[in-house]
Formats: sequence, structure tokens, C-alpha cells
Amino acid sequence: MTQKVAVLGTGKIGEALLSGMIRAGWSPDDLLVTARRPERAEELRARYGVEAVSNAEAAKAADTLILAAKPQDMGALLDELAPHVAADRLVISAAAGIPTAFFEERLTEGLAVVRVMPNTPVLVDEGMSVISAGSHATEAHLVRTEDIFKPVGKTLRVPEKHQDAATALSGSGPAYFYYLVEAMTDAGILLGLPRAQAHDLIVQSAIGAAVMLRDSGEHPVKLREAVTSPAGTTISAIRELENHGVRAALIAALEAARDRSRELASGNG
Ligand SMILES: NC(=O)C1=CN([C@@H]2O[C@H](COP(=O)(O)OP(=O)(O)OC[C@H]3O[C@@H](n4cnc5c(N)ncnc54)[C@H](OP(=O)(O)O)[C@@H]3O)[C@@H](O)[C@H]2O)C=CC1
Ligand SMILES: O=C(O)[C@@H]1CCC=N1
Repeated sequence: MTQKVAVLGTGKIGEALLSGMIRAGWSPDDLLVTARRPERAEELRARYGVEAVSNAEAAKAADTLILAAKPQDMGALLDELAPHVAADRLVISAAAGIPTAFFEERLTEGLAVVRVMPNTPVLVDEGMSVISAGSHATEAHLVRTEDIFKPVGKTLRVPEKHQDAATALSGSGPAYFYYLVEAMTDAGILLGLPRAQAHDLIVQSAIGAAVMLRDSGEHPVKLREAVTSPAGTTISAIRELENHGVRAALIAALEAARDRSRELASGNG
């Protein structure tokens, strides 16, 4: 029997996931979406050929409900859903911070809930989706979740206590790299390169470095050492990064993201 999957609260991450599922071969007939604004529902219908329904209809019709609203909107969404979610459904939450217990307490007794922290590179099938089981989710529920997220990138199972850290690292992670590219492109401008060329040099360096990190099996320190010639250019740059506390800044930044994820736990952060 084909499973029906509904994405509830189809914004940026919900749409990224929806598009990935369609690329992976899911039929739009087996997918449902919900949106708060009618024009957004229409946009999704036109773009993907999926049916847009109310949250209550999605809860009744779909076997798996992927909740992709903002943490601050999740309480209201659950109030709407609570009367309609049968005990045999699987609820997958993509929301930062909110623990599986939040859903278990507000929805049907004994319901299977899985928490997933994806990231936007699911748009190019290079996502990182970190998965944790709630207290009633079985191996079969985790496998069903992986069937959705594996085609759009890597998946990793972690105990739920590590989800706030995963959110800081990989959920928010792409933003840090975009920020670095933006800053390094500015540096290229300062050094006299046209913006477009500076952008291309940095982006291709980022892609090359990322592929080497993934495929060489080498430690990042080894890869960096291979670039760092004695009395050369790289070590001059590294000294400035150390002088400006970039390593400490990154540690503090990720700690702040982890703390913010914890603050969102109640759904009204
Ligand atoms: N963006 C990212 O990189 C990642 C986000 N997440 C998580 O995904 C979730 C969504 O984030 P993001 O996609 O960035 O945010 P968006 O605001 O783009 O998406 C949320 C969507 O939910 C809609 N919505 C809110 N309430 C309801 C409701 N009751 N019924 C139907 N639709 C509703 C919103 O409608 P409206 O447009 O009217 O506001 C919006 O379109 C968050 O919980 C976030 O923590 C997780 C990993 C990565
Ligand atoms: O910034 C956020 O809160 C969301 C969660 C992870 C990435 N974006």
C-alpha cells in the first residue's frame, strides 16, 4: 500500500523537502501540503501538482505528517490537529528546539513522533538530516523517516539530547558557510578583483575544499597543512585569523545557536 505523506506548514524547508521527494520519485498524488495563506497554497499546487488541503484534512488523509511550521507557530498548529490525528499516524517534526514530548503530550496517546533536523541543501540532494525517535517511535518509524530524508542527502540517528547541538552544527550550518563566502568575496573586492570573479574564486575553492574533506578521508588539519607553505601566504592569513579570535568566535557562535534551540523548546521562544 502506498503511503501518503503530508507536509504541514510548507515554507522554505517544507518546500525544499517536498521538491526533493518529487525528484526522488514520489508521485504528487501521494503528497499533500498545507499552507496558512491561500496564495501560498496555490503557488505550491501550480509548482508541484500536489493537492493543498486544510491541516485537519491532511491529518485525516496522510499516514505521515511532516510538521514544518516555525517553532513559535507549532502550538497553534497542534491545537488545530489534535482532534484529527489517529494513533496509527507517524508525526515527523522538523522544528528547531521542540522536543518530541511536546507533540506526544498534545496529540493522541501513544503516537509515534520522530524529530528531524534537516538543512536547506536538501534542495540539491546534499542535505544533512539528523533523526531522533520519540518515546513511541519504533525502528519501522525511523526507517520510514529515513526513506523520506535519505534521497535528499545524508541521514544520521542521534539520541534526542543531541538535537540542539545538531541544530547548531548542521541545521544552521549552511548559513555560516554562506556568511564566510560573503565576507571572503568582500576581501576579494578589497584586493582589487571584480565582484563576480571574486565570488567564483571563493565558491570554487569552497566546493573543492568540501569535496576533499568528504572524499579524501584526511583530517582537516592535514588538508590545511598541505596548503600552508613555510614562510608563505597561507600562514600569514592564518595568523590573522588566530589574532582575531575566529576559532573562539565560531565556538561561541555555535554555542549561542545551541542555546537558542533550547530556548525554542516550549514553542513560544
Ligand atoms: N530554514 C531552514 O534552514 C531550516 C528550518 N527548520 C525548521 O523548519 C521550520 C520552518 O522553517 P522555515 O521553513 O525556515 O520557515 P518558513 O516561515 O519559511 O515556513 C513555515 C511555514 O509554515 C506556515 N504555517 C505556519 N503556521 C501554519 C499553520 N497553522 N498551518 C499551515 N501553515 C502554517 C507559514 O505560513 P506563513 O507563510 O503564512 O507564515 C510558513 O509558510 C522551523 O520550525 C525551523 O526550525 C529546520 C531545519 C532547517
Ligand atoms: O534558524 C533557524 O532557527 C532554523 C533552524 C535551523 C536552521 N534554520
